[in-house]
Amino acid sequence: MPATIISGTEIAKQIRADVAKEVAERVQAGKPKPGLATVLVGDDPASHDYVRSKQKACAEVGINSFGYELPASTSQQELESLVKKLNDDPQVNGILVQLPLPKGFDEESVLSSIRLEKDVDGFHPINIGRLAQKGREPLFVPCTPAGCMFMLEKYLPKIEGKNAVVLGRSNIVGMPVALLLIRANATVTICHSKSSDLPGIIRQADILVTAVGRPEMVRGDWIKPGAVIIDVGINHVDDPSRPKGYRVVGDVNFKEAVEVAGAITPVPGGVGPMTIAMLLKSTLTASKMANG
Ligand SMILES: Nc1nc2c(c(=O)[nH]1)N[C@@H](CN(C=O)c1ccc(C(=O)N[C@@H](CCC(=O)O)C(=O)O)cc1)CN2
Ligand SMILES: [Mg+2]
Repeated sequence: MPATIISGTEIAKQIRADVAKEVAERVQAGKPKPGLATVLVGDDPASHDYVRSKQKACAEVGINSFGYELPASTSQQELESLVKKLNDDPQVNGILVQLPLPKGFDEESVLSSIRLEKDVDGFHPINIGRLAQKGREPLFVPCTPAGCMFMLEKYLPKIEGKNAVVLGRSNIVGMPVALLLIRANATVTICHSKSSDLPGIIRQADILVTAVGRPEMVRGDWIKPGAVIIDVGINHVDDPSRPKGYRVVGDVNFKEAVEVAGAITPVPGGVGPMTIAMLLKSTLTASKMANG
């Protein structure tokens, strides 16, 4: 039987509706609208698209967004001064610095300059550090990993005791998702492009999260029958038959995997929409922390 398709688009729609309802109720009760500042440096077209999508999503749920676009020639000091100004602005509950920053910026220093209570992206070193420590709680969790867990928990209520394999070790996805799986009491293996015998490791996975950025790398015969697959990869593959000249595929060969897995997220329409939904949820949380 083919796998259940876990639709991020549908789950995200429900989260967005819940956020919109809660924002409307709070405004009705006299609370201020939540506010998100988006900071975009340089002219990377994909980053511009993502920030535009975030601003549109904010507008749809009643969150104010304040957009800041800076040229790639901006200095580190200018960027951090902007963040500090936003830290002190009571209308801004969340600050999002779109990543990656252009070459030459000290990303860690910029992320460290965000006030912890406004770090809705969850990338502040203290939030990440708390995520990695038993008994400590981060104020916010990075949006893509949070979205992965939300989808996983919806499909698989008991993660405890399962073998989870994370393919990829990036700061944005692989590492934090592995930490979240450990917190959910899974037995976690992190592997990556340099690991030997990837198929052998992945065949042990009851839960597989892929975030390696290699189009359709994971083949159907690498997958344990019945496994739950969360595919974070967003890869563009040349395809002259498509209007844009390319199609978007994940890190997993979907056609093959769908015949073996128990459940799988599609690409597009899986983890991507969840990233933005979780950002809206975190911005609402930040507003509640600031305004009661
Ligand atoms: N500050 C941050 N920077 C980045 C993050 C992040 O969470 N915070 N994540 C990614 C980019 N990203 C959001 O910023 C993002 C990526 C993809 C999608 C999405 O919905 N993708 C679609 C497919 C898009 C396509 O056709 O190319 C999907 O998966 O359906 C949303 C947000 C890096 N930077
Ligand atoms: Mg993503």
